[in-house]
Amino acid sequence: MAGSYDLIIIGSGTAAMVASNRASAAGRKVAVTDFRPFGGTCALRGCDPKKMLVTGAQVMDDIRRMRTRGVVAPEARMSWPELMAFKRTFTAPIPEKQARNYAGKGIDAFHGQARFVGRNAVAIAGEGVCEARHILIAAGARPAPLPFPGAEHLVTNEEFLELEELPPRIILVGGGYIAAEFSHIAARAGASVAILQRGERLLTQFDPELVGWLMESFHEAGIDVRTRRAVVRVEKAGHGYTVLTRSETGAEEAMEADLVVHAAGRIPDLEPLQLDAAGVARDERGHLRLNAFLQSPSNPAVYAAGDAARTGPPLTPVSSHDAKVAVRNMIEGNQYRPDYRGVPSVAFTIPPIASVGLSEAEARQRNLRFRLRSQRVSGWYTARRVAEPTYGFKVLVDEDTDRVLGAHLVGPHVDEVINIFGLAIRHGLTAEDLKTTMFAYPTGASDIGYML
Ligand SMILES: Cc1cc2nc3c(=O)[nH]c(=O)nc-3n(C[C@H](O)[C@H](O)[C@H](O)COP(=O)(O)OP(=O)(O)OC[C@H]3O[C@@H](n4cnc5c(N)ncnc54)[C@H](O)[C@@H]3O)c2cc1C
Ligand SMILES: NC(=O)c1ccc[n+]([C@@H]2O[C@H](COP(=O)([O-])OP(=O)(O)OC[C@H]3O[C@@H](n4cnc5c(N)ncnc54)[C@H](O)[C@@H]3O)[C@@H](O)[C@H]2O)c1
Repeated sequence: MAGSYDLIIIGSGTAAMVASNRASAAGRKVAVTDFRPFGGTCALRGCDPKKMLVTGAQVMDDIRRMRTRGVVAPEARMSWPELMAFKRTFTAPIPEKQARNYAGKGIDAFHGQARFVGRNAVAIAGEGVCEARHILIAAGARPAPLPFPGAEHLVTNEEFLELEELPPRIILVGGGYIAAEFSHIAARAGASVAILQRGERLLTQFDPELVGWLMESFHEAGIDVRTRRAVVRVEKAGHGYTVLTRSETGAEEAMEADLVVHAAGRIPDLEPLQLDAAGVARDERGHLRLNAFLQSPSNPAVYAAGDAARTGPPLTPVSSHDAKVAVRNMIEGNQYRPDYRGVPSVAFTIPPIASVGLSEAEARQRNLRFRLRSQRVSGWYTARRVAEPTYGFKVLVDEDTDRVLGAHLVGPHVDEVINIFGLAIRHGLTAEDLKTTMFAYPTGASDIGYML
């Protein structure tokens, strides 16, 4: 028997860290467990290492755009091993730092895979069985299974972000965030990159018109984007792989690559948990069935947060928000519901694309009365001073209340500017509030008044 707790948390990512800190600060006896190094996806295998690689890629693109505009850098190239070493300066210390954080707060931290063995009991591999009044499922997500033969040859985000050398020819299967971001990094680092997207366009989470404008930067970077393209199978061929693809018309084409990357979606990582042993029910999609308080109705001892819960978009700030909500409900009784209004999202391409609030299609579906301003503004100073032609926006404002309903941006600095629109949406600010705010000039935010 490994112990008896107020709260056992399965996972050690963002949701787990926030939940464990909050519960322990409230005087609860807490345990966490993870079969991987402590830190979770965002810090070790996702957002943070990825964005450090984007830093290098951004500099390469800055140099390209500023050549003949005052920057002379004939030898500029990216050293992948050095960039990875830079990334590890951040990622390597994290597991130990987290272990110290847990120890310092009296939280028991185990290294082992967890599975339910009862309604209030979890077996941790190598440790034994723990019992708890509450159990939080913060187990995150894993790459979705792929339907074609040879899928086992694909590497995941985790392996891509640990590559010691960048192979010369890379194919990304899928067309969402990971394909968009990794393709921009790899292309700037010198690889020849192709994206195979089953759907009709990339980045379906973002405004179609703005994604259209962004596609120019994919082409500029030499990324070969194939849409409406299914993978038939992947075979090993010498040191590399042959990827057989089929277009909608049925035309087949074989493509060669040294590395094939899974970028085709992630699903909650629930299988190993053996939820049946705890009576925790799932819905028809296989996701956890949860009530409005992030609690399992079939086993009220169990709550969930973040990518594993999948009640909001699978993003880091959502994992953190869910964890706060779930822990408050455990401690104070079910009173708090997650509030996903105004969650901004960014794909860190070069330049980035960002979105918050309602899309144009959603606003039309809801029959809202809104005014829409949309423009490609390559000629605005913000774009011209960094020689970046991709810059544009689409902003929706409610006609009756003047409140901002949605904002969609592509171009320089939009990864920061989107947060101001997020603030407006979450706290009900009006277009007039934003227009009468003085933003430092010249910054990306100083364009906001002209977008409304
Ligand atoms: C490549 C990539 C880039 C991303 N970039 C961004 C970004 O820029 N911005 C953003 O907002 N979001 C980004 N995301 C999404 C973000 O990383 C996730 O939404 C977030 O990390 C989820 O946090 P979590 O705590 O819910 O789960 P995780 O951080 O995934 O933590 C779950 C942990 O549980 C452990 N675990 C699973 N099952 C068990 C078990 N049975 N027993 C014990 N432990 C278990 C796992 O090992 C894992 O460490 C990115 C994701 C990826 C893959
Ligand atoms: N910047 C960020 O916030 C960020 C970055 C990376 C990942 N993430 C999170 O991680 C999750 C996973 O990212 P992702 O890019 O893997 O998923 P995604 O859901 O963003 O995109 C997956 C895409 O792959 C396509 N697809 C699915 N199966 C396919 C197949 N067999 N062949 C070709 N295409 C196929 C889908 O049509 C979809 O467009 C995202 O939902 C996101 O929330 C966020």
